[in-house]
Amino acid sequence: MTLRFQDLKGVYMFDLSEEKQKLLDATGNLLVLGGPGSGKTTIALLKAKKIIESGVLQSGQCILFLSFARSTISRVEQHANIVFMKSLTNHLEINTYHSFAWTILKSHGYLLCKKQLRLLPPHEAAALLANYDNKSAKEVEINRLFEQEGLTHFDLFACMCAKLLSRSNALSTILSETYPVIILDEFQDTNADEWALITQLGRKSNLIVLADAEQRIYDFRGADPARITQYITTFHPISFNFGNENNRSNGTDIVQFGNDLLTGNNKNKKYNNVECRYYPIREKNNQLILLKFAIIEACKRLRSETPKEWSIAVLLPSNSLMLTVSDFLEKTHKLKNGTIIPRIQHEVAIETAGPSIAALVIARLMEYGSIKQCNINQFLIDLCEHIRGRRGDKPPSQKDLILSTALLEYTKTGKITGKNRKVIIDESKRITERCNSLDFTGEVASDWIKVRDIISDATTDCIKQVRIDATYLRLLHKSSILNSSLSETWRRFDNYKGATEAVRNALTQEHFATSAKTWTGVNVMTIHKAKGKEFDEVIIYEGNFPGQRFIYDVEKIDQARLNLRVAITRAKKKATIFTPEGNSCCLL
Ligand SMILES: Nc1ncnc2c1ncn2[C@@H]1O[C@H](COP(=O)(O)OP(=O)(O)OP(=O)(O)O)[C@@H](O)[C@H]1O
Repeated sequence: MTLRFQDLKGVYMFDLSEEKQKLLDATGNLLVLGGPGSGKTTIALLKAKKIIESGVLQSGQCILFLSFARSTISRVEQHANIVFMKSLTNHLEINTYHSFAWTILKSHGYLLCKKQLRLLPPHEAAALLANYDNKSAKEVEINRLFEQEGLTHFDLFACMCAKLLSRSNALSTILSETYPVIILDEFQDTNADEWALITQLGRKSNLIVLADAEQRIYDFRGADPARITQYITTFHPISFNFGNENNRSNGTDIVQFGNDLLTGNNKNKKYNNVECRYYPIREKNNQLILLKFAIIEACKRLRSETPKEWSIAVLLPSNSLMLTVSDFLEKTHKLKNGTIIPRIQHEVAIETAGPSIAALVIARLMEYGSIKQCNINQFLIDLCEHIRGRRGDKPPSQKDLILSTALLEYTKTGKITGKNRKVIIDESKRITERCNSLDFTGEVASDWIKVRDIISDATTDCIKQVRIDATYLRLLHKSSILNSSLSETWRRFDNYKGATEAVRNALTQEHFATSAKTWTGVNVMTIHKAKGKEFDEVIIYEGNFPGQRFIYDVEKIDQARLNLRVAITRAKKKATIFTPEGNSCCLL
């Protein structure tokens, strides 16, 4: 059976195998298994469409599609726009676990905690929890913050929501009446708390689980190989398996490479659409020029095939390498023979914690500077929040922790020891004095630059880092949201009073926005961020240095194998892997 859909961009044909047609007719709990690109997401949306079209849903009832990341959601939304007519989409809610759980906690959290609940955005949480390197001590503190102060950490969303549903039959009934069918995407990466929530949701709603055990890449946050079996034994679903059906990169050997990778059969085998390139490790970033050439080649290739809508993902193993690569692509290079290699315009999917806190540091200097009340203690407190929280979910290094503790101590006692720390205090004083003497005009961009330039003059690493992180706000496309929050405060008060809070709120809101992002052009991101997405071409670059390679720890080899498979199978047409010559990736 072939289904045909059309939107403004073109005509889409979906061939439905017998297994898929059976799934469309099945009822009750379902389990949909299949390799990368086998069409799990697509068939789930077609199933949702069929249910909606059958007219069984009443007004206010929805099919809920739950996924992990906002970026995945935007792809599912694009897909839904193809197969759904506009009039049907009000019966489909596509959401992240976080956003779904927070909505429930916001309205019913009072059943668990007497305090008014306040969301603890990841960067603030990281700063608050920086002293806890032990996992269980950290959990105790997260729970204390919730129970005593009403501060809700993202990690608590799923388990608190599960608790709410287990205690309140009424709430559980309301939810199942609102969402009689719930689709769970990327189920193999569900952690124990999410599973607890799903167990509650599945008591009264039908579940449609989409999974591929071999795409499990979130073991470090609690994904468990036993989860699919748990679902089977708890919910007795009808199972469907699309095996290695390949709709994403049909006609290529990309999925074959991914499957061979699992058994090691890829070694010494040639593939038409997966290429390994070996680069000599040279001084500085010189080997990055080879990567840049490869991206330019891919751009040319794709532009000649589909001038408007093409996409490339450059996938890196770490955030730091991602930023190095992004900086490199941003620059124009001149080769020894005089050839000019232009900058490559690209998008970067970077972690937001560092830039977000840097924005808060600058917003505070603008706020207090505009009323001549900048003071060193507040600056140091903000600086410490940046030092502690800038790595997001990862705790700060021991060195940073000790430094921030000493600086916070200074804000209470006025005492500090150590030459470097004294320089930080001197520079902080200078920064606050200079911000107090600035003439702010309300022209947000120029006021921002004035403050940022003052910070740029600092020589100490921790203050310089604020400046560096702020640079990435542009890459994160935060400029307009910052601009509007700051302009609004100036319009109301003729100064930036309240700007820090406005920026904080705006950034928190953004965290929940399901961005309608389309992944066109060149996109630089980590492998984990690429999950659930697809691109015409994928270029994977291993980097040189310890800690940046896919595999530098032999014990983690199985996880690296799954990561590499996920990365490769994001490609529709071609995948290229760059690995160092003489020290190449042992999976190749
Ligand atoms: N039956 C089909 N016929 C034609 N194209 C399809 C079909 N099903 C899916 N596709 C296309 O194949 C690509 C992959 O589909 P989809 O995202 O549904 O797969 P998936 O199994 O969810 O992938 P992954 O697990 O790798 O994220 C999409 O571009 C989709 O439009």
